[in-house]
Amino acid sequence: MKNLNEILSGLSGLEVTGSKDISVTGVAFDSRKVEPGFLFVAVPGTQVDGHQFIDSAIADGAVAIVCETMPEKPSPDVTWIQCENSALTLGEVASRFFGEPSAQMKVVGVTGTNGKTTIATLLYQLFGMLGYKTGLLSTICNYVDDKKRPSTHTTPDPVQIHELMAEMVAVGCNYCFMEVSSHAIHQQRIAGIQFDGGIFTNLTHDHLDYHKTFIEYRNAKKLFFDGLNKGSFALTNADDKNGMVMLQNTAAQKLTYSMRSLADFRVKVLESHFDGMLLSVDGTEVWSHFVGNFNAMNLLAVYGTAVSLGAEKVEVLQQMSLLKSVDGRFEIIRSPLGVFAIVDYAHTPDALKNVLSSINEIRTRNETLFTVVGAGGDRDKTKRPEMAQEAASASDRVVLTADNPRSEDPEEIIADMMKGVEAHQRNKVLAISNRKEAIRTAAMMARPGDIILVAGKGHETYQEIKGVKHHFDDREVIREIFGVTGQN
Ligand SMILES: CC(=O)N[C@H]1[C@@H](OP(=O)(O)OP(=O)(O)OC[C@H]2O[C@@H](n3ccc(=O)[nH]c3=O)[C@H](O)[C@@H]2O)O[C@H](CO)[C@@H](O)[C@@H]1O[C@H](C)C(=O)N[C@@H](C)C(=O)N[C@H](CCC(=O)O)C(=O)O
Ligand SMILES: Nc1ncnc2c1ncn2[C@@H]1O[C@H](COP(=O)(O)OP(=O)(O)OP(=O)(O)O)[C@@H](O)[C@H]1O
Ligand SMILES: N[C@H](CCC[C@H](N)C(=O)O)C(=O)O
Ligand SMILES: [Mg+2]
Repeated sequence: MKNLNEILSGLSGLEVTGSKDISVTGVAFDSRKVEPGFLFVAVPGTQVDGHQFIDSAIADGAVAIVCETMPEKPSPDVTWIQCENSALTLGEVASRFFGEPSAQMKVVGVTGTNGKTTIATLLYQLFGMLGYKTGLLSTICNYVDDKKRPSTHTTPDPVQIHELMAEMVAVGCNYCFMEVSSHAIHQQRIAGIQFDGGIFTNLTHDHLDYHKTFIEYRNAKKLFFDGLNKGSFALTNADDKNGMVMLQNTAAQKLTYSMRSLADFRVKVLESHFDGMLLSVDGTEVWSHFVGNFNAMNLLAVYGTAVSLGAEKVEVLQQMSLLKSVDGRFEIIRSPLGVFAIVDYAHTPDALKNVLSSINEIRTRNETLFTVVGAGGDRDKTKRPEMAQEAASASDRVVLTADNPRSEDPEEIIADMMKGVEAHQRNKVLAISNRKEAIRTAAMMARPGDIILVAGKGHETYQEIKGVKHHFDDREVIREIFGVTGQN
């Protein structure tokens, strides 16, 4: 419970009608979650306008309303707070309501098309190993120290963010690492968070259903860095052509990491194997359990961030070889006959390209590389042919299948993907929309030593078909088909 005065003090651009000296018991931007004593924030959304639900929020007991437009006959029973941008105000009031938790920890956000979960999760692991209590907000799972909290989004909504951060502060967390999606930046979900640092991974094709153009997508990512304060740091990938663009207008300390050019933090891959890589990080040799140049860059971003936060270089390098792989990212399952399956969350053209080129660099080429992959429904359609093109160019055999079709017909998604397969590649591509059958078919064709990449769903334990989530786990399916149990 907080006094409305306390929640609003210091916030500018608000026009308040009614008493500020009232108690607020909670904050909601969804009228269905309003309880007596709540502050309701009416947000114009992508589907409907939250202003439509103000009456319903008042009927359910809201005592104060934040809105951009006042109703014609505002109820005199509640306090009205008119603002210019209610999504922004939502983040600010949520932060105030929960005691501004982000100001009481070091908070670092990770943005970019691929690598966010990997980097945020490894930072969470690393700072735990360095002896700190740490929080994590990520696609796979949220953590308050070692307590798991379910995750529904890559970046949660502002009420969840500040509530989880308040829990982190309450148990003594010193750090919070979080993924910052482009949707979240655009929708102001990160408003009210005081960041101590930001990391940019890379920018490639994804989410053009939402952002419409690549430039708009890039500008959304850049807004995160534009909003960082002096005193924080902005660590960017100097090897990505948009890396420096992110830093153009930031007040934060500018830092770079790179494999190819001069930068504040450098990495070289000295040896690559299926069970790990030998790296040179800032001139020191480190063994890591990860595979692929892209993971060398992820590890370098982790190192650069830890050092920028004040950790000792030597200590960080020592712990880096103990970092464990991230759920559903390059997870290897071997069959008793020696077929090698790799489950990976590559769901963009660039991720597929990277993971396939990493496999191709390591393998001997005597074996056959199969790729089983689909593309999500109700998401960016233009990435579908590109994903199939990447799979067909870098694999010996491809089985196109369903990912999460959501409301779409999986056969039509596969037909969209097929458009990216060139005529001379057609004979190596099969289409089997049932994902389990697709994996089984690849497994039946594979001989000992062959490699099957099963891409797109990684850690996911469901398949969403026509609005219903059915239990489905690529790793379980592979183990069942291989006749193996548990960790293999
Ligand atoms: C398209 C999109 O991103 N939508 C997000 C957005 O909802 P919205 O603003 O569009 O909601 P809306 O349905 O138009 O409703 C407008 C307002 O009316 C309110 N309302 C609505 C109905 C009602 O009865 N009462 C009521 O008050 C809603 O609570 C909302 O405040 O804001 C909500 C709260 O933050 C999100 O939960 C919701 O995520 C939807 C479910 C979603 O699927 N999002 C995905 C695409 C997403 O966010 N993905 C990113 C990126 C993933 C990646 O990079 O890989 C992520 O961060 O997860
Ligand atoms: N630095 C990177 N560059 C390119 N591809 C990467 C990189 N890191 C990971 N990948 C690929 O992208 C996949 C997804 O990685 P990860 O989950 O870390 O990304 P993400 O940015 O969190 O994705 P999402 O947008 O779904 O939250 C991995 O399984 C891998 O194939
Ligand atoms: N956060 C991403 C995840 C995609 C994962 C893939 N399995 C799919 O369902 O498309 C999205 O919502 O676009
Ligand atoms: Mg993620």
